[in-house]
Amino acid sequence: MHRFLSAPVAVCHSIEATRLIEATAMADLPPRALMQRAGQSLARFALAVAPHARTIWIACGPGNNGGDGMEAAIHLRRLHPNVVVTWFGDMRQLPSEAKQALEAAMEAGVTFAIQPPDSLRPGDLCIDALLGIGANRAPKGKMNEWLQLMRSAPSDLISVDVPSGLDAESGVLLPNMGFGETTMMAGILLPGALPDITRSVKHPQQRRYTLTFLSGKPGLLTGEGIDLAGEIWLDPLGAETWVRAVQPEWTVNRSKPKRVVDHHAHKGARGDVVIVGGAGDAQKDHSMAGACTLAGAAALHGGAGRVYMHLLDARAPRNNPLQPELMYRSIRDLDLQKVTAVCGCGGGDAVGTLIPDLFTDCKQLVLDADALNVVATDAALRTLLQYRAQMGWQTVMTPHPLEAARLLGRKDAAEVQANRLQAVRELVDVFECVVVLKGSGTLIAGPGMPCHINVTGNSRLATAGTGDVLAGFIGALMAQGMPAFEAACAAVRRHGEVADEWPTATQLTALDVAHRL
Ligand SMILES: NC(=O)C1=CN([C@@H]2O[C@H](COP(=O)(O)OP(=O)(O)OC[C@H]3O[C@@H](n4cnc5c(N)ncnc54)[C@H](OP(=O)(O)O)[C@@H]3O)[C@@H](O)[C@H]2O)[C@@H](O)CC1
Ligand SMILES: Nc1ncnc2c1ncn2[C@@H]1O[C@H](COP(=O)(O)OP(=O)(O)O)[C@@H](O)[C@H]1O
Ligand SMILES: [K+]
Repeated sequence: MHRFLSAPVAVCHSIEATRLIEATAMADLPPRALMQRAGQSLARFALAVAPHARTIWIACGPGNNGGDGMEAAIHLRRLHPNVVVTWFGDMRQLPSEAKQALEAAMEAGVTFAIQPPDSLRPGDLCIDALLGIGANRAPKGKMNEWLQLMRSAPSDLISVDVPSGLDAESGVLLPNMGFGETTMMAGILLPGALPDITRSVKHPQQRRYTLTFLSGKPGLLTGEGIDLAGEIWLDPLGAETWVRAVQPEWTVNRSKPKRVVDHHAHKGARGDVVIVGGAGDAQKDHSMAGACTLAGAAALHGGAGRVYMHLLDARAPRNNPLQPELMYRSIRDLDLQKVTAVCGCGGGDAVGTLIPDLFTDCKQLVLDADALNVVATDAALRTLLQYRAQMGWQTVMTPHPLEAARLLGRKDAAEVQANRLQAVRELVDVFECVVVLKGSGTLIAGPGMPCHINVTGNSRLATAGTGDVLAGFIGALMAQGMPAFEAACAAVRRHGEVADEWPTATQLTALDVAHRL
């Protein structure tokens, strides 16, 4: 057992792959052995996490996840005076291994309560063994009440395998089905699906852990999974050989920026970046030039030798005393073959007029914000992107979920969030370039590349302009010679890391992020 994200290499398997690993491991082991190992591991983990708990409440569900909880109860009962087990299930419908675990628990004298413990205090422990990777709809009724109680209690919480009700593949909480009990999987929203309106608020004193078995699960690392999972531990249950035999689909992003370090390097050798955007509307007295300044500052602090600014807003000053290193120049006066262009930051519709030239002339391109919105509405640009791919020119797109929805022709951001992993792959297929799908658990994918999940960063990045900073940073790394996919991965990781390192009591602004890259 180890802390999942502390391992030198951390990978995630799809749920289908995990099922395959489970089946092949079980075929080689005596019946119930894997579940017994899971129970033992869980009991050990529980005592390590909450050694002074007065009460340990294990809530067991109707499938094998509940079986893990019962196996753990058998051990914990021997070692702890107050273990309360509640069980939500039907003996006749229990899978055979979970049934054996239930019978063994009864034989061992585990007592089953009808209700959860009366009071849950700080230091006590709740164990959520209600649903695992077999969850196919939102928990309702009593099961939902128990979950809300556990998630809002001041006590510590261990989710067994995955937090119950979370789609372990996509990282979304499974929605309530409005009409009847239609099943759904892998975040595919079926007609009639209602959002879960009963999300509980985490108690500030609660420490959350997930002890996951056999394989890393992508849904723990993106979307709503990160908050629900807490600190993730992985126990392969002795099935490492079978785990290694199955190809993982996702790799935890560990990439680091590579910058020019030669002693004799001059500014021309460190790469040129041009930031294109910053539209204005004189009639409305609007200007988005600041978005370009942020991207430009990020490109400078990200190591680019020279950073040019092509501002669309004719009224915006061509000088910024806060960042005097930025040079204001039209793209017409630059050799676009030799610069990396970061296009779209605060670009408005006006950026559309420059895009065709940038697409045909510029070998290294980062598309953000309004540049993405232009691409979403113009099929000819899609063809140009495919042409770029054939030429071996490098393009990175950095959509947030709403921009991704526009690019994919989806109704809204929620449709993308419902299955971020699928969305990012689809974007790569359609646009044949590197795609960074931003948000909690940013995803990075590219043609023929292993998909990466980023685990740095936090909601302090949810402030205007941090996306511009990321785009400028990616451009700077590409300008310094990193291939597009590596540059995107490295920039996303470091950008998030800045937010993780920032002192908790101080507000983080986008410019702060740029200055610390
Ligand atoms: N086998 C082994 O040796 C090992 C197994 N392992 C463990 O097994 C877990 C997977 O087990 P699993 O496949 O039984 O799935 P799990 O999530 O426990 O239950 C699904 C059941 O719940 C039901 N159901 C679904 N949603 C529901 C809802 N909202 N509300 C109410 N009911 C709902 C659904 O039935 P349905 O009602 O849809 O017919 C189904 O019967 C895995 O996560 C890991 O913990 C590991 O220890 C390794 C060793
Ligand atoms: N909760 C969060 N956890 C991690 N990263 C986040 C979170 N919220 C936002 N971010 C990051 O902050 C950046 C916001 O980008 P974006 O939405 O384009 O903002 P803007 O357009 O204002 O620059 C992205 O890199 C995104 O991944
Ligand atoms: K669980």
